[in-house]
Order: sequence, then C-alpha cells, then structure tokens
Amino acid sequence: MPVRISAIHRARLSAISQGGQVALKLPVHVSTRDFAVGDWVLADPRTDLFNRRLTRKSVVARRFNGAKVQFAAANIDVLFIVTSCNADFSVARLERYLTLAIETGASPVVVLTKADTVEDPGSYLRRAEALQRRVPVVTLDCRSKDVRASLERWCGLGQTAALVGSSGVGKSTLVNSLIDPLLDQLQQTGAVRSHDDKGRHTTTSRSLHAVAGGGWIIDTPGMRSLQVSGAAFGLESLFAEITELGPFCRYGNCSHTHEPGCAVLTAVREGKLDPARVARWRKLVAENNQAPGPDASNPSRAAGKWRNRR
Ligand SMILES: Nc1nc2c(ncn2[C@@H]2O[C@H](COP(=O)(O)OP(=O)(O)OP(=O)(O)O)[C@@H](O)[C@H]2O)c(=O)[nH]1
Ligand SMILES: [Zn+2]
Repeated sequence: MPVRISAIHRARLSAISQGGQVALKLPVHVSTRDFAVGDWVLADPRTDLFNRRLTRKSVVARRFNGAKVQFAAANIDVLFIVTSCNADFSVARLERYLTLAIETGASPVVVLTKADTVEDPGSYLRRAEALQRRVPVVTLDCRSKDVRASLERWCGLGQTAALVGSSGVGKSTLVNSLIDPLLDQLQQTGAVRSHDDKGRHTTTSRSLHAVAGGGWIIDTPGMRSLQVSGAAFGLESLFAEITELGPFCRYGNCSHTHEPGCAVLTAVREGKLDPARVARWRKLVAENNQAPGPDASNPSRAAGKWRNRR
C-alpha cells in the first residue's frame, strides 16, 4: 500500500495512508535518516512493514560541514521561503534560499511575515522582488484570517508546499492558519510539537499537514546556516542579469573581477548593475566552487529532467 511519510522520529516513521495514520515498522537495516517528510513509500497493508521508497520528484536537502546531508522535504511543488519584515530580512540569505529552490526544482514563493509590525511592508516586498525575475512575493500577518486567501493558489488540490526559514519567523503560525483542523486531526500524527530539554515548546519533527483546499504543507525546523554547493545552475539562473553578460566580456574565461573589456564591470560602472548584488553573487560562486560536487541525492537532477520542468 502506498503511504506518505508525515513525520520522522529517531527510530520510527509516521505515515499517512488513505485510511488514516500508520506507524511504519522498519527493518533493522533501514535508518530513519534516509527519509524525508513527503516521501512516498510502499508498505505491507497487514503488518505496516516498510517495503521500499518510491523515486522522489524533488527533495530539499541541506548540507552541513561539507558532506553531511539532511533531507528536509520530498516531492514538493512549491517552496515557501519565509522571512519576517524585521532584522531577519536579509537579501543575502534570501538569495541562498532562492538558489536552493531552483536546484530543488520547486517553485519558490517569498513569504514576508509580520507585515503588521512595520510601517512600510512595501519596501521589503520591492527588495525581495528584485532578487529573482518573476518571483512571487507575498506580505502577510501569519495570524490573520487572510492567510489562506493569500497563499491558496500554491496550496491547491494535490500540491505540496514546504516552508523554510529561520526560527521564529512565523512558520508554525502560518501552518496553523493554513491547515484544515478537522482533516489534519483525522490524518495527522498528533505529535507535531513536543517538549525539548528546556521544557520549551518547539517544532522537533518535520511534518506533513493537510491544507484546507486539498493541498499539503511541510513545516521544517529553523535552520541556522545554509551552505550553497552543487548549485552552479541555480546561481546562474538566480543572477541571470549578471550571468547573461558573460558572453559579452572580451575574454571567454573572464572572472569579472579585474579584466579589461569585462561586461559585468562595465555594467556596474554605468550603474546598470548593483555592486552589492554582484559582490554577493561572487561570494556564492566562490563558496559553490569550494564545496563538494553536485548533489547526487537529487534524482530529478540526476535524471536530467529537472531543467525542462520550469
Ligand atoms: N505580529 C506578528 N507576530 C507573528 C507573526 N507570525 C508569527 N508571529 C509570532 O512570532 C512568534 C514565532 O512564531 P512561530 O510561528 O512559532 O515561528 P516559527 O518560524 O515556527 O519558529 P520555529 O518553530 O522555532 O521554527 C510567535 O509568538 C508568533 O505569534 C506575524 O505575522 N505578525
Ligand atoms: Zn567579465
């Protein structure tokens, strides 16, 4: 029977089947670390024993200290990049998330929360919109009843969205505003939150929730750092206004740092490119070149199909 992973615990997996919640039993050689919330797997309907994981169409994977990979969400269509209209807002961090989204193959949507706490949310909106051509940006108050209407076009029937962003920006509040409480209670794990060591409520396991309107949403825990690696294509598309100038440089191997006849440097001098944006792009490209090679864990990428999907 096909089931979808809804939460990952240290030694077990929760899943949702057509009939409701399933506590998946794992064979001894299978580690929960190999799974992501949103994974589709096959299980034995009589024993709930795990059989095999189905091929992912997309996966959000984060890399720590070089090689260690953590899977945050699988089979997603939309990546909500959540940041708030305050000190958390950082164009540099948003560019990292947008690169991640492009590499994942999911459509990014920038969600600017706590719009109710600032005089001019529009200034945040404009700064975010400038980061990627045609990227949708939404400003909202996560606690408001308008949240569903603002995000429903990305949460339709059969669609899966994942939320990424720093701790405290309002991801859980957003999920609570989006979910269908009845449906979610019926299908959910009931253990989305648990107490950490300090006795504070915190989101410990990534989880899959049923959204009113037929979609699904995956919450991920706040992340402190987001390393860019194996993301040459993502950087090339995100910084299109810069990379498109490459062919116009005098030298084919131009590093766009000092060469005569460099189209990028010329555009900066003429005020057509923001020097700060170019500096951030250089930094990410350098980081990407230093990191380990392409992430073979992304199947949509390995299959060579993912570029066509956009
Ligand atoms: N004023 C205002 N407060 C908000 C908004 N969104 C969230 N908050 C508040 O900000 C605090 C943090 O919100 P959470 O939803 O727990 O943030 P989170 O991103 O889930 O944090 P983690 O679970 O640590 O990843 C809570 O006190 C919320 O009530 C918003 O749009 N406006
Ligand atoms: Zn150049």
